[in-house]
Amino acid sequence: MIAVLLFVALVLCYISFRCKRRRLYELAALIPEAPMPIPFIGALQYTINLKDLPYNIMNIIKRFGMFAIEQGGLIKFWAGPVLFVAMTDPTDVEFVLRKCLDKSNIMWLLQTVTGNSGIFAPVHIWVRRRKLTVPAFSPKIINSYTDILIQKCEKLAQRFSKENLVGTGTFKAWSYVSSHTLDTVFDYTKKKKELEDVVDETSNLQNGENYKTVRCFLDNLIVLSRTDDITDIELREEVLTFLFGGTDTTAVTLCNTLKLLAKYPTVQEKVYEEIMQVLGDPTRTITKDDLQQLKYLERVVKESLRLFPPAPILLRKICEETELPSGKILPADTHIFIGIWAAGRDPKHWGPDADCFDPDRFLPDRPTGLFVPFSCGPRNCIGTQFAFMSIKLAITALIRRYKITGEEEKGPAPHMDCSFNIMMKANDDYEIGLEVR
Ligand code: HEM
Repeated sequence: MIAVLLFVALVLCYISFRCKRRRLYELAALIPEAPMPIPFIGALQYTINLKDLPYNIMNIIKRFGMFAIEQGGLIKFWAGPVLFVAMTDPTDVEFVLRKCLDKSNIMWLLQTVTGNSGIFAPVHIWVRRRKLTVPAFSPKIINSYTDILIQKCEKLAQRFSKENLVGTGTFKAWSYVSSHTLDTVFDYTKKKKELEDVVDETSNLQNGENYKTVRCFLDNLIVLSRTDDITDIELREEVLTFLFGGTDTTAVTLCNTLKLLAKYPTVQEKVYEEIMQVLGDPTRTITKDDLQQLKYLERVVKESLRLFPPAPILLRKICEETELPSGKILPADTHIFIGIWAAGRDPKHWGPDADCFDPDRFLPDRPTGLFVPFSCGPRNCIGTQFAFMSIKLAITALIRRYKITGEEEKGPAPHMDCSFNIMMKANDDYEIGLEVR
C-alpha cells in the first residue's frame, strides 16, 4: 500500500514538474535534437566514465558542434532535466555573447576553485571586478611590459639549449612552455606547486611589504587595490583569475602554433624569413615596433587559434525567454553551449577548405567567418593584446635560433589528438624537436 502511494506521489510530482515547464518543452520541441544512445539521462551518459571524461567531452564538443552546423546553427540536447542548446550561427553567437552575460551554473565546480573572481562570477559581482582590472590592461601598461617579456622569451629559448634539448630528438614542450607563461603573467620564478604561497603572499603585499620584488599584473592589481576598497579575499580571487585565464591558455596557443610550424615547414620558413627581414641584423634585440611588422606571424597565430582554440566552447545561461537574430526563440533557463571550435570550421563561412591550415585566410582583403577564440562583448578576454604580444615574442625568440621539427603533416588539414581538461590541449604534451639554424 505504501509503495503504491509513493508511486502515485512521484507520478504527481513529475506531472506538476512537466506542467510548470510546459513553455520550456514547447519551445524546445521546435529545436532539432542531437541523437543520444540512451534517451532519458541525455548527455550525462558521457560523464559516467571518469577516466575518459576529458576525451569524451572533447568528442561531444566536436560532434555536437558539427551537428549544429548541419542543422543550420542550433541544436538541443538534454543533460537529465537541464536543457542545453549548442550554437554555431555567427549572428546568434555574437548576440548571445554581447547580451547574455550570465555564465552557466554548471561551472560551479570551477567557481569553487576561483571563488567570485571575474571570470565565473555572477554578473553583479563581475561588473565591479571588471572595472577594477581594466586599467591593468591598458595598451600603455601592456607596452611597458615589452622589455620584461623579451627577456623572458630569451630565457625560454636559452633554457632549451641549457637542458640539452636542442639537436637531441623530440621532447615534450608543455612543461617548459607552461612554466614560461606562468612566469610571464606573474613574473615569479616559483613553481606551480608553490602557487598557494604566491597567492597568500599577495595579501601581505597589499600592506606594502616586499612590494618592490613583485612586478607585472600582480603589481598593478596591488597598486589598484590600494586605491579601491578591495579585500584580501577579492585580491586572492583575482590573482586566481589571472592564473586560470591567462597562463595555460597562452601556453596552449604557443604550443599549438609550434606544433603546426613543425607540421608545415614551408610556413615555418616564411615565418623565419619575415623575422629576418624585419630584424635585419639576426643578433639585434627585437622591439615593439618590429613586433607590429610581423604580419605573417600574426596570421599564423590566428590560424592556430581558429583551428585549435584553447576554449573550444563557451557557456552562458539565459534567464528569460529570448528571441535570437535568426528568429529562433530560446526558453528561459536554457544553458547555451557556444561552439567556438565548430564555428571556426564551418565551411559555410570559412569555405570548403575550412579544416585546412592556411594563415593567409586572415589577409585583410579575405572574408572570414566567426573568429572569437577570445570571446566577444563585455565579458570578452581582457588579456587578448597581452596574449598576442607574449606569443609572438616567444615564437620569434625560438624561430630565429631553432628549426622546430617533428612529425610533418601529409595533407593541408592538421591532425592533433586533443582532450578537454578545462581547455583543449594535445594529448602528447606537445612533442617537438629543436635544431640549431
Ligand atoms: C591565447 C590566450 C588566451 C585565450 C585564448 C583566452 C581566452 C579567453 C576567453 C575565451 C575568455 C572568455 C570566457 C567566457 O566568455 O566565458 C577569457 C576571459 C578572460 N581572460 Fe583570457 N585568454 C587568453 C589569454 C589571457 C591572458 C594572457 C590574460 C591575462 C593576463 C587573460 C585574462 C582573462 C580574464 C581576466 C578573463 C575574464 C574576463 C571577464 O570575465 O571579464 N586571458 N579569456
